Amino acid sequence: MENHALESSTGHIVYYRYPRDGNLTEENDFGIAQWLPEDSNGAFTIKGSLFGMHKNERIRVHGTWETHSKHGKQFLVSHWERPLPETKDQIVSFLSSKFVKGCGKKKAELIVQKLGEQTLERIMNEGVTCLTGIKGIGPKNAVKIADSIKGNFEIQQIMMALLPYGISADTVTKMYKQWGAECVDIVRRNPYKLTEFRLIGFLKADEIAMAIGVSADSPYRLNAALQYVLNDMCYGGGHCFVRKDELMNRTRELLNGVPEQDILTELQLMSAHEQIIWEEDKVYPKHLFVYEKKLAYKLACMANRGGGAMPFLDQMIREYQLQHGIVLAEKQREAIRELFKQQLVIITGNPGTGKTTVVKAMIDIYRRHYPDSAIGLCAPTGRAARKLGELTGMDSSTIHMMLGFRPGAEPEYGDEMPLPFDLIFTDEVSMKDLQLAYHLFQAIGPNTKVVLIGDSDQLPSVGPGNVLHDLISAGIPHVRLTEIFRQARESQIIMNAHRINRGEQIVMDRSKDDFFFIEQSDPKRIAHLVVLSVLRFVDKGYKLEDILVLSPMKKGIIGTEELNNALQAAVNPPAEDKAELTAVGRVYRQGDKVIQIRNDYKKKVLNGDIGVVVGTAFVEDEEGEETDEIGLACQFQGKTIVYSRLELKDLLLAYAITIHKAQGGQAPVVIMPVSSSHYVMLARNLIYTGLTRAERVCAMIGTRKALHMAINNNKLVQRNTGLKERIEHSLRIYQPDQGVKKHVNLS
Ligand SMILES: Nc1ncnc2c1ncn2[C@@H]1O[C@H](COP(=O)(O)OP(=O)(O)OP(=O)(O)O)[C@@H](O)[C@H]1O
Repeated sequence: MENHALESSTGHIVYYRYPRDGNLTEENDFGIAQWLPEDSNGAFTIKGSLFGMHKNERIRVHGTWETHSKHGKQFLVSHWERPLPETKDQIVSFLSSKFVKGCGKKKAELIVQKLGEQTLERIMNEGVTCLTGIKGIGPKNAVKIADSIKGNFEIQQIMMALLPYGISADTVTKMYKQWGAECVDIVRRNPYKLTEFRLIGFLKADEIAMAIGVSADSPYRLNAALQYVLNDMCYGGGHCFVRKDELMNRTRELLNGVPEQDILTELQLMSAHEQIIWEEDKVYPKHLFVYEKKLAYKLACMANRGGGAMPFLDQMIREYQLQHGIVLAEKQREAIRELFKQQLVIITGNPGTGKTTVVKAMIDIYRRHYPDSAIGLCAPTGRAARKLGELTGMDSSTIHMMLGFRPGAEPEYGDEMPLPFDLIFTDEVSMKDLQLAYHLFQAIGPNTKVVLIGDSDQLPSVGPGNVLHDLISAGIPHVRLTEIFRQARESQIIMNAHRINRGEQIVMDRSKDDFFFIEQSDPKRIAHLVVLSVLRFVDKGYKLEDILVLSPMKKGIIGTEELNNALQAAVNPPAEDKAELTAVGRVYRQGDKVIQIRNDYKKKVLNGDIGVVVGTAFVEDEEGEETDEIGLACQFQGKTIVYSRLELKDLLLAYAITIHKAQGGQAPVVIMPVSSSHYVMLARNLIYTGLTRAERVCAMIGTRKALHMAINNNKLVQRNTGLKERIEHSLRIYQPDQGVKKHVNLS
């Protein structure tokens, strides 16, 4: 007979039956364990959400009994807690356990001697003060002990209060870090507050609010909904602002039934409180508005601050040409002259038009003129930065690293502390979104020159903004290189890239072996051919890191997710000597190629960095001490980084990546499915960007029809940005000789 009444048992887990290593995560939190109760009624099996329960730890579980057809009676855990140790012995053994940092048995005994049976209550209420004066416990040590005790019990009470609302254990932990013990009150008062720190999304907050009984027309709800829709539209579509009517329509749909006037009133209030910026029919998230306005002003100042033409420059260019046995194209020479005339210059060009060549000439000539000058090189991604460094033979870093981005803080370099360079070259400028461009230009001092280099026909940045296009159309000095040089003309990759860009179909010369098109219409067969092609290139001697499989999409048979699974099975199958870790629904295996998909300044791995799995290792805690959690060890540029299971949500397999993610990087071999099943994505700049990632060979697999469709689709998706108009406006009101002529409000 089953007993459905809620029961409790205090005891500990002897061992985990499933998973064997007891490594549960927030996503995979279901566990089965052998349980030994304290009341000595004999061990039994418990199961349920056991994430956070450690072996041998004293726990109280609550739940019901059920009878499994095969395994018999089992205890189904509904929730659990760590009971406060009661006797002095229990307190000493808890204090000296691994759950309390900085406290061994001796110290534990001294603490209990002084504070008695109320030890834990006193430490939780009084904090470190009640630990002062105890032998061997210094101030730092006292903080460690008090913090870990608080962390152990306070958070568990909070969990018990919040988990019933469907908030995950991980989110509760993050909330606790943000607000401490107050987080239960905050959630009950206004669950939408959790969206402000991106702890949860609006939809989840809305679910919690409904469970708590927040009314459908609560101003908290309308406010959060407007913020959510605004950010979703901006970040989803690359916009810096959205039209008021569209914002209202989308929000009304989301809130389904809330009167339009109520939403409008909330929008007006948000504007009055400057939570959002509403200008005519444009509504900006506040931060994007500030970035746009300040960036425009800074760029206009720089555009107006050019120097005079430099005497003898043509002579120096001639000397450079003689020395390097090269005749620069007229546009290349023009770019060099602009460098000396302007504080800011943009150089664009398709592949093989001599951008890198002119950058090298600029560095050489500038150095000759200013021998002691400091020159900095940077690019938006690690891969692009490394390439720029290799081609110029100089140090080069990511923009994030150059600016000194730090977790949760402003970058080290900014308007108060400009970058210490006289001249900065920054490559792959098409990838720079508004935020990155803002931070970079904020850190440019009045005497630093900047050269932006890029290809304006590539995909725009992933984040909001259309910076390169806006700068060019606002009239920032710009030289477009157009001549394709002989060596480049010999490459079918480069020639076809130019043809695609002009809207012409590709041509193939079978006598050359750098461009292939394999005709196949069935997506399943395309996926199979992609795998076979990778294996063939590996057979030919290419390493996995030399091969990039690029797909327009993540989902579907020829999307990156499925291709990655197929490629992992083919090129890195399981083997006894290969370590493996399953987490966040994926299998990671030693030897796998992986990609980081979010900037992590702490670990110093950036969005787009590609690495390789080297094994498993113990995860370290915030103080750098080893914990007993097994994580994944990966190598990025020779540096080993260990990911905890939770952190693995930011690490994907990288045998196949999206074309968007591949921007700023190149590889000797690119394999790209081109199929009508991706028709929504088939656009000229997408195919162009994918193809130009190939350094030596490109193999397209799919149908000519799909390729034609893409080449013919030159409709650029419009992005709402006001940067161009703001630059033009700032240029009109800024007078170089008199500083700011009219008042410019930058708040
Ligand atoms: N003025 C020139 N005369 C002769 N060859 C040139 C000249 N400028 C560049 N080249 C050659 O053309 C080729 C492409 O030049 P470069 O690498 O500078 O172009 P790029 O625009 O940087 O190309 P990509 O965007 O593909 O990196 C190189 O082999 C380079 O040596």
